[in-house]
Amino acid sequence: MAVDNDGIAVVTLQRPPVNSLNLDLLQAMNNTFDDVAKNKSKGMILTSASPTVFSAGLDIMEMYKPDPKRVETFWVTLQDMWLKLFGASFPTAAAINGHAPAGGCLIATSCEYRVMLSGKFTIGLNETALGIVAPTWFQDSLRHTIPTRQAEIALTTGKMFTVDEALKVGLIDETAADKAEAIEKCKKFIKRFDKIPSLARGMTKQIFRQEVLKKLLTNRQADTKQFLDLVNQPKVQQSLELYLAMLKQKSQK
Ligand SMILES: CCCCCCCCCC/C=C/CC(=O)SCCNC(=O)CCNC(=O)[C@H](O)C(C)(C)COP(=O)(O)OP(=O)(O)OC[C@H]1O[C@@H](n2cnc3c(N)ncnc32)[C@H](O)[C@@H]1OP(=O)(O)O
Repeated sequence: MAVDNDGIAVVTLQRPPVNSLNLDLLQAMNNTFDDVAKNKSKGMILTSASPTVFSAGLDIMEMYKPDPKRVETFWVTLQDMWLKLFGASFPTAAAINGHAPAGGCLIATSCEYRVMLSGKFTIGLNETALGIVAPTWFQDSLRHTIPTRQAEIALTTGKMFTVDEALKVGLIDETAADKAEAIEKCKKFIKRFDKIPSLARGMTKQIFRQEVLKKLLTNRQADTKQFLDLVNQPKVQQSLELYLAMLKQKSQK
């Protein structure tokens, strides 16, 4: 993690090749978010070390033929990551320098501001297209970002937005020509709060987001059970195997 002299933490996801979210990466993100809060940074920008992928979402290997204890810890750690990021009192922004499907889109929509590189990248919650259901809090993060009607259509169709489409619907706030420009634009957003008392800002954000946060906090065990029941179904395991094979085949072309 790098903190620049403006006191803004720039956190770079660095798990090649595609920043898929496995248990280790999620734990590292949680520790980093705690550090950013402790260090009283002015704000945090999330970006990726990959030139083409912001994050490929959940690491499918964590869900394929899983160890029972590990997969439960994986899900609870993912919930923690979302609660910390979506509920952070400090300002958050995402410099999206590549594709952001599914869990990648979840990270971006948990932030308060998004700048995405122009190019052939896509962003969205594609779960239904994979035959799975985006958990309530994934859906809530999207609904919190774009108008409800567009969110419903995007979720039910598993839509992956191009950069232009994402800008038009408000899924991203700005575009940038390169990563440096994206980070600069995110910093400009965070610096808007320089003259706003941070306690008032943080509390206002928390009040604004509390309904959605409370939904998961009061439902955590049921949410975990639902995930574990789903992931352990033979049909789901079969789908995961096929999906992994498809990804592998694609990457070898
Ligand atoms: C399908 C049924 C699932 C049932 C599960 C039930 C549980 C419910 C949970 C609900 C929530 C789910 C949210 C998620 O996040 S699920 C993950 C969804 N993610 C995706 O669909 C993205 C898949 N990846 C891609 O589309 C592309 O990789 C990319 C991000 C566009 C990048 O393309 P690029 O060409 O640069 O890279 P490659 O495709 O060649 O990939 C390089 C290697 O990385 C492996 N890979 C890619 N994505 C994942 C992933 N999410 N998890 C694990 N591994 C991944 C890919 O296989 C290549 O591996 P290889 O080099 O060994 O061949």
